[in-house]
Amino acid sequence: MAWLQLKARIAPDQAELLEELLLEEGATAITLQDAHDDPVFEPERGTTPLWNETVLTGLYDDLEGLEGMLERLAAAWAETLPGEPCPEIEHELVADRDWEREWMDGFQPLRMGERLWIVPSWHAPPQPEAVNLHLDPGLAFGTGTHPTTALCLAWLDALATNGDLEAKEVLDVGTGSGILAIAALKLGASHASATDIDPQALAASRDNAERNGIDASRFDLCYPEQLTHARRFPIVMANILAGPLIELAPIIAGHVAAHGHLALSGILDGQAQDVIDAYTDQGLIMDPPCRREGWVRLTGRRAP
Ligand SMILES: C[S@@+](CC[C@H](N)C(=O)[O-])C[C@H]1O[C@@H](n2cnc3c(N)ncnc32)[C@H](O)[C@@H]1O
Repeated sequence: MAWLQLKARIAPDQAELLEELLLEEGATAITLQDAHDDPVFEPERGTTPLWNETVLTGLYDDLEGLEGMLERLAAAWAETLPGEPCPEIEHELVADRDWEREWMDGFQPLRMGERLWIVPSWHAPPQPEAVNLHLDPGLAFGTGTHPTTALCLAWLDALATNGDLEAKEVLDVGTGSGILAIAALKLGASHASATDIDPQALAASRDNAERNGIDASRFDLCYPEQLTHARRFPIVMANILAGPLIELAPIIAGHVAAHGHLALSGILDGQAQDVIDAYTDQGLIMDPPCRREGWVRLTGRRAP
């Protein structure tokens, strides 16, 4: 089966209107993408990420009605936003594809550090004797392909190699798919506590823990407000954006036990110093940043 695809480049604040109009014309699916793969992660500290131009795509199973559809779209646009030029709408016929299969093909096993592999749940591990983390991110963030996650996985692998993870309790703030907490458990940690504000992340983490044979008694998942502030952990990691990391510095730093290790990720290069300052103020001794593809991982320790 073929599909009629309509596509427009549009300012993000006009995308919602065009999306509505395309849906009114019977679109079966709508996709919004960053036109330049260049998101502005925090326009101001703590605000929602955005991008500068959106590519909006609508798919239709009716291949015949193109001309009438374009006329109606232009008329509805002019009526809603008089004087604002209607965006140019391109069209093409696209062959049917197995969209889910395409995404799965793009997520291949990844080696992280010395011993750890991230293996999509539908793949056989390339090195069965390695520490293999079987992962299906579902709708949650965290496949290991993003530099912010990869930086934390490399840190965990190095801690394990140095014997600093063995039989330790870890805390993972903003667990997403559970990837960091589960990696820590597979690399030798005794117990992981993980928090997320997103219920889908908590569900995906629970599924991934089961998939990896992690006994429920070794893995606690909860919303951040359910974690007792007074709990201390020898290993704490948080891969969330710089804004929340700074805002939550008293809480996150407060969870690091004496002699404990901390890793912070999700920080852009230019934001590193503000985050270092926030955690130094909380009594942590911070290391120089570790950088990858414009992202920074910060590590530190609490003095005895
Ligand atoms: C960038 S993802 C990281 C996922 C995973 N830990 C990784 O390293 O790939 C950030 C996660 O933090 C969660 N998050 C954002 N703000 C949070 C907060 N204040 N407390 C806990 N989780 C938060 C988001 O829902 C998201 O799942």
